[in-house]
Amino acid sequence: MTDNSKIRVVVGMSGGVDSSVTALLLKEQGYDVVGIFMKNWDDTDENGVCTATEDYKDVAKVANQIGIPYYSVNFEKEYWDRVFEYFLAEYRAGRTPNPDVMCNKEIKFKAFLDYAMELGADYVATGHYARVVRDENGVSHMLRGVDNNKDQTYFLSQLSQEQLSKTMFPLGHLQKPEVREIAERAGLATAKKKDSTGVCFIGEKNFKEFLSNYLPATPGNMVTEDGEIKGQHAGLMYYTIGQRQGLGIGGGGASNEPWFAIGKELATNTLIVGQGFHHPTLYSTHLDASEIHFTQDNWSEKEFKCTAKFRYRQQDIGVTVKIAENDATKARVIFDEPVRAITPGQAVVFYDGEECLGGGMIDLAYNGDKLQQYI
Ligand SMILES: Nc1ncnc2c1ncn2[C@@H]1O[C@H](COP(=O)(O)OP(=O)(O)OP(=O)(O)O)[C@@H](O)[C@H]1O
Repeated sequence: MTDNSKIRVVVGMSGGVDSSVTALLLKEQGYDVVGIFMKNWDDTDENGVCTATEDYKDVAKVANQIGIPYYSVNFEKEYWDRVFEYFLAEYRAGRTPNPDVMCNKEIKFKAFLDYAMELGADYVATGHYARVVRDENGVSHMLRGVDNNKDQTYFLSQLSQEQLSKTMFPLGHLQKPEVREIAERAGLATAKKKDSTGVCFIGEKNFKEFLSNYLPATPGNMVTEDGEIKGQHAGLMYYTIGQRQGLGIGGGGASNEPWFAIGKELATNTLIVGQGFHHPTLYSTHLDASEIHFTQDNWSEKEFKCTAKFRYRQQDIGVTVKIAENDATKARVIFDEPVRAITPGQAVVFYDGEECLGGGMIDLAYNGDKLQQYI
């Protein structure tokens, strides 16, 4: 067996079962493991209880069970400046941001990675469901987690070769139920802990209420494409393209089908609504993206075919990517078949089979010559 004892791995421990098992597996493989809990958000609730305190207690319990040192580090300022400000700015611009993509890029694999390196780490590890494979030339490739249901490469698509070269994802070859079994067999304190859901700083809180604490909600008209006013919306930021819930309009009309948010007009604060899940305005043929980024260095292909995902829980479909001639951070992504509810602000992520090639942020969607969503 190789001697890993001189290789220091700093594990991001959230107090959840995934990162607990990550630390356990690395310790069993003989690495010099250090656990670190990041406090990124002051989430003291109205009763003065902070869930981070509870989570850190779980980190302490698990670290003691495994026999590794553990610490906590505070990145509240970095998180606020680099993730939360972006999150608010995107909503202000009428888009639907993806804070997890930004958190991985700026916090977990930048602020945290830099901090770990200062502690003498060779690698950082997290409980993400993804794999990193290093080829014979020392190049790191990010592959999907083998658990299709849990694969998190979508959120990791903005990582660079530099970041990946210092990263381990020990759970990538496991199914989630196997991870729970390992935790139970080892008797880890977090073995039965519930998975966290939703955006981490919002948690179980009411999304609308949360957002209204930071951004003024400006009600406006809900209007059909023909200009008929169907009612009032509570504020454009509360609606995502393709969404049905919360519109509060019954069927009616010629088809009697339910209503969906099919577009936003920021200048007039108007939500465009249309009837039917398959409303034609919800379908796009291509999109424009910015912040195009590849997990490999020196990507040179200007036009290529691959598959792409436009939201987290979605099967990828065939696309052609054309990088802009004068700006390699921009691209047009043309779909093999029309795609429903392309959402500006979300990530578009490219795959070649199992490998995540990178991706970008969705700016605009089109149906043929027609610009979708009016923004
Ligand atoms: N507060 C934190 N401190 C340190 N590492 C963290 C923290 N939050 C998340 N991570 C790391 O990022 C990984 C993925 O985060 P995500 O929020 O998707 O966790 P998860 O799937 O709920 O995992 P877990 O069961 O470990 O909480 C975690 O497994 C952990 O390694």
